Amino acid sequence: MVRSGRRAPAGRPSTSDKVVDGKVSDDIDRLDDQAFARWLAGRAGEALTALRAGQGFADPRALKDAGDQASHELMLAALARYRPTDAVLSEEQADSRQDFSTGDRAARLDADRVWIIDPLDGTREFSEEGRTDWAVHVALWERSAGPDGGLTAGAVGMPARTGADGTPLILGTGEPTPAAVDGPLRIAVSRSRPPAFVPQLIEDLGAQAVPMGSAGVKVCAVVTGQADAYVHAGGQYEWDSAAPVAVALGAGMHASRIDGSPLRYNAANPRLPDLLVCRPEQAEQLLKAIDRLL
Ligand SMILES: Nc1ncnc2c1ncn2[C@@H]1O[C@H](COP(=O)(O)O)[C@@H](OP(=O)(O)O)[C@H]1O
Ligand SMILES: [Mg+2]
Repeated sequence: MVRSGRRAPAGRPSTSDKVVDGKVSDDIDRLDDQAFARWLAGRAGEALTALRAGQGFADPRALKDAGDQASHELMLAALARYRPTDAVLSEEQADSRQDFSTGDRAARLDADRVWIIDPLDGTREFSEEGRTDWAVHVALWERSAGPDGGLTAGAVGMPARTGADGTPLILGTGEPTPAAVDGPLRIAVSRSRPPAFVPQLIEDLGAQAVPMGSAGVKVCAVVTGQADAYVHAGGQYEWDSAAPVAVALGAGMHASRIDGSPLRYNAANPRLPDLLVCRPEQAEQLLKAIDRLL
């Protein structure tokens, strides 16, 4: 179960508190970790939406790079300001993909609290006009959450999609478990790099593939009941799945490696190349079917 380690202190901000983008900065400082994750995903999402509108889609490469950079910088500045003693693992850091198993040691490996962020997931889709399958990921890993630590907060923002209240959609760790849907199993897969075994898996299970961009969007499709499972293999990093997995676990979903072993975060090597997120009642069937194909 996902839990939050930092609680919001009581009290109201004074009128002299600095106002940051419509929110009083002291208010933000008082948010608990889960509310802060949601706030940060929202702020980064607003910046990305504005960038997309302002820059346009004529040069997709430039738009991808600008999106990655703008969101990363916004999030790092906010984390430095509001969570100054915590470590950060972001896709856009220079050494983000470095394996620290031997030799150098990253500061995050000795930290008790690490924010694992993907400033722009589904970068390819972000650069394609009209597509809404891209996301912002914010997760918190805490050492105290288990023998290998664990995820204690998470938010996945989908800035180009709107919720029931008309505002950009952000899923957190308190989403309800969706009702089961009759019919063939709907398996969300990467639209550009699906695992090689997926066509056979689909055939073996009489399932349907639902291709879409962004790991966060695919996990959220499971959490909201638009898909029954998300299967990935062949490459990914901790930031691609940390926040989505926190959201999925909070909604009572199954989340593991495709061999059924646990997903571990803040590891020396940030590669986390495969995962299965699904409705819990489908986990055994899916793990067995995948195992037969590996
Ligand atoms: N084989 C692979 N190796 C490394 N990263 C991969 C990968 N397949 C997917 N990913 C990453 O997982 C995220 C979701 O991918 P997809 O949309 O194809 O499902 C993307 O993150 P980014 O957009 O943050 O780079 C993508 O880069
Ligand atoms: Mg990503």
